[in-house]
Amino acid sequence: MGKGRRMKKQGPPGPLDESKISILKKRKAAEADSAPKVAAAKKRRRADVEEEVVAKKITPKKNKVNGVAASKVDKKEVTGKKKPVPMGSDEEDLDMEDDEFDDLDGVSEGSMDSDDQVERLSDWGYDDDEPENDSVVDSDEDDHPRGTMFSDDEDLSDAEEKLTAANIEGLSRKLDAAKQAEEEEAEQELQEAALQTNIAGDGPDVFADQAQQGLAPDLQLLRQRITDTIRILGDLKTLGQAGKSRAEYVDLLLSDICTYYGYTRFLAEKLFNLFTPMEAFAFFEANETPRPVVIRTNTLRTNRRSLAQALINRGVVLEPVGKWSKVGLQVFESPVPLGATPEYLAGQYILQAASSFLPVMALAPQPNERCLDMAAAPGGKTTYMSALMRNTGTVIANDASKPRAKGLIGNIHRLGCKNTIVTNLDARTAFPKAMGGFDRVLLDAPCTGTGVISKDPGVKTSKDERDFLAIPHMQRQLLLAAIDSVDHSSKTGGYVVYSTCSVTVEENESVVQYVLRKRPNVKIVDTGLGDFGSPGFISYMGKKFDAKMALTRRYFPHRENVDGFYVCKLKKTGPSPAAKPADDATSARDRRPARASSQAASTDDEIDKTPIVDEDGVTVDFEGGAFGPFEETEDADRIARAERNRLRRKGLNPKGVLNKPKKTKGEASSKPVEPIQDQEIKANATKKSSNQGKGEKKTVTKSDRKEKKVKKAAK
Ligand SMILES: C[S@@+](CC[C@H](N)C(=O)[O-])C[C@H]1O[C@@H](n2cnc3c(N)ncnc32)[C@H](O)[C@@H]1O
Repeated sequence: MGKGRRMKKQGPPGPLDESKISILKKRKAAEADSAPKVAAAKKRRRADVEEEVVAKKITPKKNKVNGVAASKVDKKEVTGKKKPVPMGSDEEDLDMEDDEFDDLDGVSEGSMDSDDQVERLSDWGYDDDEPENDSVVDSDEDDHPRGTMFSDDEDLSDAEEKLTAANIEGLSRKLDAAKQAEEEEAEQELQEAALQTNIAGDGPDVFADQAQQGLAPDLQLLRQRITDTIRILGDLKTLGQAGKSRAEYVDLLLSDICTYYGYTRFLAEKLFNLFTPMEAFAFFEANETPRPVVIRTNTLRTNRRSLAQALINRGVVLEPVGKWSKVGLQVFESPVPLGATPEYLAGQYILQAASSFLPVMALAPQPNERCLDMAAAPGGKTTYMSALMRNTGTVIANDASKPRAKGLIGNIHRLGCKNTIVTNLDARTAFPKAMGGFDRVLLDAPCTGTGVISKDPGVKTSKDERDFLAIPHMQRQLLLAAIDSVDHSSKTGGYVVYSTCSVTVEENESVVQYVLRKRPNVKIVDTGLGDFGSPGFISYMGKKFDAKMALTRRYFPHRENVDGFYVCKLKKTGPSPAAKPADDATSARDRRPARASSQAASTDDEIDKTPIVDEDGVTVDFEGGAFGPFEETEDADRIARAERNRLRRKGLNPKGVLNKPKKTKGEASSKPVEPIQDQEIKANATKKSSNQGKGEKKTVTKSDRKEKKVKKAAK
């Protein structure tokens, strides 16, 4: 079985509408025949007879076979003239060769009329005069329907037509390449199916293959055995060998996955457990190919239509990222480095992974609000927030890493965000102490990066059990601080969005579940991202989560063809109570917004005494309950426990190991993991951390290394 087309079909955002492209290709051919007529046609609502004839000639494709055949015909009609040049950028690896974003299985089956042929630009949502934030609202407020994103009434000038035609050529090449790849894949699937038929009825002896394998694995055989084992696991009764258990097959499959894709056993198992074996295979496969290159239009400087035209003029082949975004453009080919075009330098766009748009769309910051981006560098999301707020209100963009904060400042300047202030604080302890009372807070948390393995394959081997203890620990701290920094009585907001570019449950649902327990004054609300993505887990490996966890969204490379991502939106329903003076490091108090703080006469005045009620309106009694600041000891105990279990699993005696002079048991529990900040720096220095991977290229600077040395010396 090759990379399953079924998996590939699972819903990439905004697939190309093949029928429209084919029609445009046909139309281009028709244009060649009747150029004068076309040149005369300036309005897009043309319905002249000739066009209708062209439209009728083009029968919409009903199935793949037809699609492929038609594509071949099209290829003859529109021959690619320019050789695609690989793109380059200073922000992102822009290797486009194995772009998977062009799954065209969602071909329109409806018949196309002539209007369809001339509405290309408006179908692309190029009518961006309407500000994007008109369509970004809080989804738990029922009376805010999302605005119309795409205009039907647009003129298409000759110049635009030419530009579009040039772009269409590129898109056609892309389409044809995709078709060819699909054909090859189908062929491979057929061959594999034939192989499987030969052995059907009596499952393949995958264990015998294993014995035969020498030191250097034959990758072809290995892949075959992976697919065989997956098939056997799908019908163990019929295909399984006598005396072999499911566990043995899973064990073999995991070893093969580790060898074939290069993961540590620990991580392979963690990721494998998220899916069925078949889907896990699709996930591992998707991690081997880059996601599509996407740029976000900076609406503070331009609109998507103008930007698209400017880039098409430079020979860039692009297309809107999907109907879910009004500002994203997917780039297929570019003869120029996307990080060095005049438009880029003028701040008209930023290279940003599609999934990176989602947390900001869920946050839906409104003009004139006061928002916090807790972990902001390099600023893809901050600058989007600023744009949605139309440069009004205030965005506090914080990052604990100084070198990264510098990059953040660079992006803020380039994109012309004037409502943004950069701070360089450890958000776990600085907020809400330094500043609080925000209308909205985004916590795009540092994470292990298991969602961006295609960008950072180092994750496959660099993340171990300790990371999956330390990083969620930090995420819990950060999320509590985020909640405590929000003004629950904000007239327009009171929201926190938590996101990671990781797909593990420990960093996502488990973190949210933890804060729900610690902060009964928040509830999960709908992200407003619609059906795009999959619901969060409500249970996992025997662990039950809040039923509303299904409102959180998960994104996977193999399902949506975006980086793996998690988005959760929380609404603060009541104030966080005042912290005891000693707790001020992680103060659990709603601080009044700075604009009102001068009026706060005393600390006591700052404490909001409004009773906290649950969903049924019943006052929640926190006496002796879990409510309060982050409990370092409790979390340390949890980590120490996990560490002991880890050692036991390795066959080591935790007492012996943890009682060694250099690392006493006491130390293990009070300081169970490397300080997070150090981990961040380590991650930066080794280039293996994933948390920065979402669209912006990571660089290890001299000052990174210097900072690391200073930290070490301080330790
Ligand atoms: C996933 S990245 C943020 C990406 C950013 N939101 C964007 O879209 O461009 C996580 C960031 O968290 C920062 N970070 C790590 N620990 C932190 C802490 N304790 N307080 C604040 N920021 C922290 C890292 O320096 C890193 O830049």
